[in-house]
Parts: sequence; C-alpha cells; structure tokens
Amino acid sequence: MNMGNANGEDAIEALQAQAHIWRHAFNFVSFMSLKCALDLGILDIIHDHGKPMTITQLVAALQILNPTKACDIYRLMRILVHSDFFARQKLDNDAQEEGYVLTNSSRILLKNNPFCITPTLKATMDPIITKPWSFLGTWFQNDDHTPFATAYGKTLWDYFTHDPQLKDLINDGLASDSQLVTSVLVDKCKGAFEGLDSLVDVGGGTGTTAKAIADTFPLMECTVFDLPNIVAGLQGSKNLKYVGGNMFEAFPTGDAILLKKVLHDWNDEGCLTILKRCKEAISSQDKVGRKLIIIDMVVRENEQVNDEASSLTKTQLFFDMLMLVLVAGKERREEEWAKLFLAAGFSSFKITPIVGLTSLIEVYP
Ligand SMILES: C[S@@+](CC[C@H](N)C(=O)[O-])C[C@H]1O[C@@H](n2cnc3c(N)ncnc32)[C@H](O)[C@@H]1O
Ligand SMILES: O=c1cc(-c2ccc(O)cc2)oc2c(O)c(O)ccc12
Repeated sequence: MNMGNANGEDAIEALQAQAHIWRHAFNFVSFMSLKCALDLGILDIIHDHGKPMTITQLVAALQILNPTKACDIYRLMRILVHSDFFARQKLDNDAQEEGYVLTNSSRILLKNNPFCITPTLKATMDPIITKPWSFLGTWFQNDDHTPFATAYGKTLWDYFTHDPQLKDLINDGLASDSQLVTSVLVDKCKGAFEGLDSLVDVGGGTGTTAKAIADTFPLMECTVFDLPNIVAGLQGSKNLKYVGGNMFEAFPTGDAILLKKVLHDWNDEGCLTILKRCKEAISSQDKVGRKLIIIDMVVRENEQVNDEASSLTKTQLFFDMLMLVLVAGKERREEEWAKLFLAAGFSSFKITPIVGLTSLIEVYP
C-alpha cells in the first residue's frame, strides 16, 4: 500500500484490514459472552425447558431484578446465536414466534453430559489464568520462566500450594477433558493396552484415565503417580493404586508407562529427563511388548487439506501458546517428537490420531 498517497483501492484494502483486525481483537467477546451464559446457567435453563424458549421466558427464569437489563439478555443471546452456541427455532410449525435451543457446541457444556467440558473451559476462563496473557510482551524482554511467573512471581505448580481452589479448578478441568479422550481411547485404541500386565500413569492427576484403563483391563495392575499433594487421600481399587512422588527423581516400574498431557507442560530439557526415566522404568521389565504410551498433541502445521484440518491446527497452536504462557511447555510437531525419542534412547515410535486434537504415540525401547 502507498502510505503517502491513498486512493480508493487503498481505502478498500485498509477497510478489509481493519475488519480483519477487529474480528481478531474481539475474539474475546464470544469467549466472555459464553462465560456469562455459563455463570448464569442459561444452557441448563434452556435444556430443562425442553422446547424452544422465548426471550420472555428466559428473562423470567433468570430472575433479572432490574427490568432495564431484560433487553440486554436479548443482546447477549444474539451474539451467542451468531457464535453458534444457540440457535433460534419456531415455537411450533404455524407460529411466528421463535425461541432459543441448544446446538451441538452448547450441549457438550451441559452439567449432565458425560463428556461435559465446562470445567476445562472454566479453568481457562478464570481471571488468574487469563491475567498472565497481558504479561507476554514484558516476559519476552525479561528472564522469567513464563508470563505466569512474570504476573505472579511463582510457577503455576507453586501457585497451587497456596491456592488449592485454583489447583482443584485446573484438576477438574483436566479430568473432564480426560473423560472424553479416554472413552475414545479404551474403545478405538484398545489394542495399544492389550497384553500389558502393569501400567504406571506418570503425572496421572486424579486418575480419570487410569481408572478407565483399570476398569477395561481388570487383570492389569495400574498405578497413578503424581505429586504428593495431588494424590493425597485418593482411594484406589482392586487393580488401581495411587503413589505420590516427583517424576524427575523416580517412579514405579511397569510394562508400560503412560504420559498423558504431561510432556506438553515441559521444555525439551525437562522432557528429555522424563523420557530417559521412562526408558529406565520399562527397561527393567522383561516383558515382550513393553513400551511408553504418550497421549498428547502432534501439531500438523503443514498438512492443512481442508477448512476443518486448518481449524484443528489453529486450535493446537492456541494450546501451544497456552503452554508457553502458563508452564514453559509446548505442543510438538512429529519431527520434534522424533528428535526427543531418539535423544532419550528409544528405537522407534508409532503415531495414531485419536480424535480431534490429540494423538496416541507408542514409543518402543
Ligand atoms: C497437564 S496435567 C495432566 C494430568 C493427566 N495426565 C491428564 O491427562 O489429565 C500434568 C500433571 O503432571 C503433574 N506433575 C507436575 N510436575 C510433576 C512432578 N514433578 N512429578 C509428578 N507429577 C508432576 C501435575 O500435578 C499434573 O497432574
Ligand atoms: O488449562 C489447561 C488446559 C489444558 C488442556 C486442556 C485440554 C487439552 O486437550 C489439552 C490441554 O492443559 C493444561 C495444562 O497442561 C497445564 O499444565 C495447565 C493448564 C492447562
């Protein structure tokens, strides 16, 4: 563009650029409007109503005390319809009046949906988690570990020790995310676990994934290993136990070690230490078929064949930035994974995309 001598075409280009910038700058509006709908319980109210719900019925159910705010609920619903979280439907075939109904994207946020990801969303939407994004620029020009550390002067894990509520919020979020991935895992990727007598889920959190594996394979001895403050007081079962410790020091051995969304929390140096420990832990077994099983993202940066693939990659890149901001971790491409496995002394690996963003990676000693 010629900056000094603007003509009509320059102005059209500038208007398009402006619209593009505003669209991105206002991405947070959808996010915050959805947060408001969740805070007010609008999704469950519309679901429990059982048929399209008019704006009048919704306002009444929300018990809006100040009548001047009632029409603002319409404005909130309008942006949420535009973002595909709700749709408008005729009350019945002949009627002109319309009401709000849920869409696929809001049904998954209902409290009683077995795959509800509302806790994950609530964790990412929490002001403690969103504040460090404002420190990204400052962080690039200082020596801090993460923008989170720039904002709070401590790591996320240290923050948990003085704010158990944040710890529970993030753990509930990760557990709700695990529910969905794990149900697909034990169904579509069952073969990866068959024949194993023991499995240690390192960094296994509160055990959602290991519980599902232990239930699917009752003869497998499963161990959830995580920091002592995460596993304290958790009850195991016949073939599931909890062990507290530090994965950078030592963890129990097994035919298979599982690392689910653990390596994305660490930089390459941290991952290498964990991977070498995993290799030692499975090498001490004499079982044929022993392996490391990783569930994490494999970023498909250069393979966008259609709009859906391109949108999945974009979401993976968003998570990559979240890991940078919170924990100095990263989401990795296949070549980056391969380099780490080779450096840790593994001989080969196999990637199986599970569904959506995540893949199963089997790594052999
Ligand atoms: C992103 S979470 C993943 C949890 C679980 N695997 C899942 O998919 O829901 C990472 C886990 O690593 C654990 N962790 C962090 N540092 C650790 C350490 N030094 N030793 C053991 N576990 C650790 C955290 O407590 C957390 O539960
Ligand atoms: O807030 C989060 C969210 C995730 C997360 C959720 C869903 C996915 O499919 C991948 C990642 O992971 C987190 C994480 O690893 C962490 O250390 C802190 C926060 C979060």
